Amino acid sequence: MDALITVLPGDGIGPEVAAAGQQVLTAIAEKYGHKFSYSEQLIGGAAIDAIGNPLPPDTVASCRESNAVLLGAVGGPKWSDPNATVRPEQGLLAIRAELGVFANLRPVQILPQLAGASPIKSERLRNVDMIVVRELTGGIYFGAKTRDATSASDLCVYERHEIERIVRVAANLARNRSGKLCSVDKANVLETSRLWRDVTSKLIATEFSDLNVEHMLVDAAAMHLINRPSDFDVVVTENMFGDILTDEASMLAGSLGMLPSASIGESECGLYEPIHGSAPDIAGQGIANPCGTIASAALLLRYSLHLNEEADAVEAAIRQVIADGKRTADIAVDGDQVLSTQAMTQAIVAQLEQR
Ligand SMILES: NC(=O)C1=CN([C@@H]2O[C@H](COP(=O)(O)OP(=O)(O)OC[C@H]3O[C@@H](n4cnc5c(N)ncnc54)[C@H](O)[C@@H]3O)[C@@H](O)[C@H]2O)C=CC1
Ligand SMILES: CC(C)CC(=O)C(=O)O
Ligand SMILES: [Mg+2]
Repeated sequence: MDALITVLPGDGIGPEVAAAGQQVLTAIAEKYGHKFSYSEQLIGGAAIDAIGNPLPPDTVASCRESNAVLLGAVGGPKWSDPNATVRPEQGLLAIRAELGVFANLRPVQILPQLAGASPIKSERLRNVDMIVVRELTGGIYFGAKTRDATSASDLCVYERHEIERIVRVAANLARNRSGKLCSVDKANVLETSRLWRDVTSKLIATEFSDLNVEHMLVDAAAMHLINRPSDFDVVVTENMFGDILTDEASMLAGSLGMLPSASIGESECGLYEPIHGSAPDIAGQGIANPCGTIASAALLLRYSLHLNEEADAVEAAIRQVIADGKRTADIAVDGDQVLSTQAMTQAIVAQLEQR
């Protein structure tokens, strides 16, 4: 098939991991006879430096014309002055809103060979396989903000329809998995969470009464995720809770660098990015773990291009390379040979070519 993919490298390690994802997509195109074209565009701090806007109109136009978007990460200390009027992260939030990708799917799977890289006891990691469905275009990240010298506020708003559509995505996923859904909120304190719980309960009762649904408060969820992670299957939650809980959940997998995400909505054009940020502490050293981005490229193949065999091949190649003992620094334990971002990517490409 022919596909146009917009690549948004962004900042810090963003360009390093986005290049890895693109390299794997190119290897897939060659192997399976597809024609993928790429349009590389500015976002985040790089776009602020170039034109003073974290989401240039050309970037939006390119994304809109594309079949899918692959993003690295944005942000960094250069643009993090609390008094800055324009910030890289605004570009990321804006492209999510522009594309209407309200559902951020964050699968958390554990490769058994990486159990030693996790700070959690290995026996607790057995049978962990969950997917967090994070609402992505509403809530406190998008609410009105104010600040003066002595006070500041961030408004958290959720509309009934925003809750219904994200819970519907999660419930449909749960139906095709174990039938278990956990909705995470803070309904003991927040009105938005009380609406969330009410809307969720009614939707489940009317459309998904076959599912086994549990409501959990976010503070307890943060604890249970570590204590009994294998009890979770599909988790649905609002924007900020999903952001925080998935960074926590990445420690089950051994590293923040391992987890991918797919952001989807009404249009076919999804946005695919690792769950991590721009990692300024390791940027430019060639040591970032590309697996989360490469696994995001697999999700791009599956959800936006409907190339399931190709997506499975990428995921299998990642698993095989890890099984062969290849590690980037973040997932290496004593005695492991440590590969650079580029060498790890090359190993995954070589694995794909052999299959
Ligand atoms: N989607 C995005 O573009 C996101 C951007 N950010 C931005 O990134 C910047 C840095 O934020 P941090 O809080 O430091 O979070 P971060 O996710 O960039 O890094 C947290 C820690 O994880 C490590 N890490 C992250 N990705 C890794 C990888 N692929 N391989 C190996 N190690 C990895 C980093 O080295 C760091 O020690 C901030 O400006 C923040 O706003 C943060 C999260 C998401
Ligand atoms: C940088 C933020 C806008 C969001 C974030 O941390 C994320 O989406 O993981
Ligand atoms: Mg985050």
